[in-house]
Amino acid sequence: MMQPITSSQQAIELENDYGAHNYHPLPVVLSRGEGVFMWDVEGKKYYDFLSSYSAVNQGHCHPRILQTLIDQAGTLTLTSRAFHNDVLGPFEKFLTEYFGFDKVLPMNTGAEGVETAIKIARKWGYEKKGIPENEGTIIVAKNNFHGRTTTVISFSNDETARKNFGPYTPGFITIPHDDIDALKEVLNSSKNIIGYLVEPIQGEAGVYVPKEGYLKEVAATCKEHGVLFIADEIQTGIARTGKLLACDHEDVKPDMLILGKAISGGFYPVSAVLADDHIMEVIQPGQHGSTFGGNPLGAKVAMTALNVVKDEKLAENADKLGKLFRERMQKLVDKSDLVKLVRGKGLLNAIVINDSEDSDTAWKLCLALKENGLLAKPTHGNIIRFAPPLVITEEQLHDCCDIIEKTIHEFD
Ligand SMILES: Cc1ncc(COP(=O)(O)O)c(CNc2cccc(C(=O)O)c2)c1O
Repeated sequence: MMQPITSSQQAIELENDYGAHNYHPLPVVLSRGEGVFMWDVEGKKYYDFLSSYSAVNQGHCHPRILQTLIDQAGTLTLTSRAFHNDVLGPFEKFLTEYFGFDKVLPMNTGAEGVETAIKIARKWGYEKKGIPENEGTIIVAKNNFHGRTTTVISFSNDETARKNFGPYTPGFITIPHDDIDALKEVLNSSKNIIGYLVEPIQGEAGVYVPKEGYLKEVAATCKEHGVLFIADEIQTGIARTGKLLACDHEDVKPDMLILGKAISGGFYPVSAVLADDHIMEVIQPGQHGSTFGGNPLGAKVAMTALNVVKDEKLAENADKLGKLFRERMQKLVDKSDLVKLVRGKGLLNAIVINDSEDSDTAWKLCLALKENGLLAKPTHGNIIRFAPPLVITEEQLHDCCDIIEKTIHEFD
């Protein structure tokens, strides 16, 4: 029987006593969520300005997605892929038509989606491109974040994420993000390149938006060299940046698209790798899969979550309110010595604090924001990401900007 939680401190102590210490959360204990709001155990109300790292784009406990979860949970939750079921096929049709690809391979977490894409790309490299087996290389961007599995951290340059987890998976080359010449240089000087795995906007690194045209040049350069453009849109996808996908801002279609997080509206882990037939057909029965991958419960939830994105015009809202947010923050930058700059796309934004990377100013600011009713967390050092659920209204966004300005002035 679960021990009833009557105070935040009690919950934190239980986590400390019985849980691995693999996170350093802000000292707040949430117990309820609705739309853009969450409440802590003591009943204090907060604006959620992180959206669980862009997994709750549709807002907390969206009623339509909740109803789908309830209905399917009482019908059929899991069959495994040993048998067919009456949801997977319709889900695969829905998803491939929604994003414009021939095929989808459904998985669960984002990292699983990235691992799946790496496996498919490698197999394509050997069986379709004729790269000698085990000699394929995938290009990745410096300061990438693609998850926490052993292969994925093998090509991370974040020492905290990779130290003492070796030996590392070989077969990756790192280039600077947003540097098309670096990509061309590697492609012109290296053999056996399979593809380029990249976040269109680097989220965890600190919301780095590449120069206009970068994605179009990546797509053209990959096509010219016959390598795969693999877009990890786990954080930037599902309307977060003001378009359905960040790639849509430049009208480019990657060869492989990796999705996760808000594809299921924060209700259930669902991820997916989409590609056209000539790539996906390298995967044959028994070569990849997952117990829960594509299960009926997650599939139904994801279809409703994606319908909500379109029905509620979340991309349009993110585009409009994102511009408004950056305008308000720019005024703050102009007035405050503490805030160096604001950057972002849609409702994926960040401010850079005018202090050294190893200072705790950003952390202290987030503690003060919490006291003032807004939850956000630094990504790295002196960068604070601001990413509210995309259902936020203009009035609520102004309210949040007021809170951020008030809090910054408390520090100025
Ligand atoms: C671009 C990108 N790719 C892959 C992943 C991995 O997804 P999963 O976490 O579902 O395996 C992410 C995840 N993004 C992310 C951002 C911040 C914290 C954490 C965390 O592991 O606590 C994860 C991501 O932002």
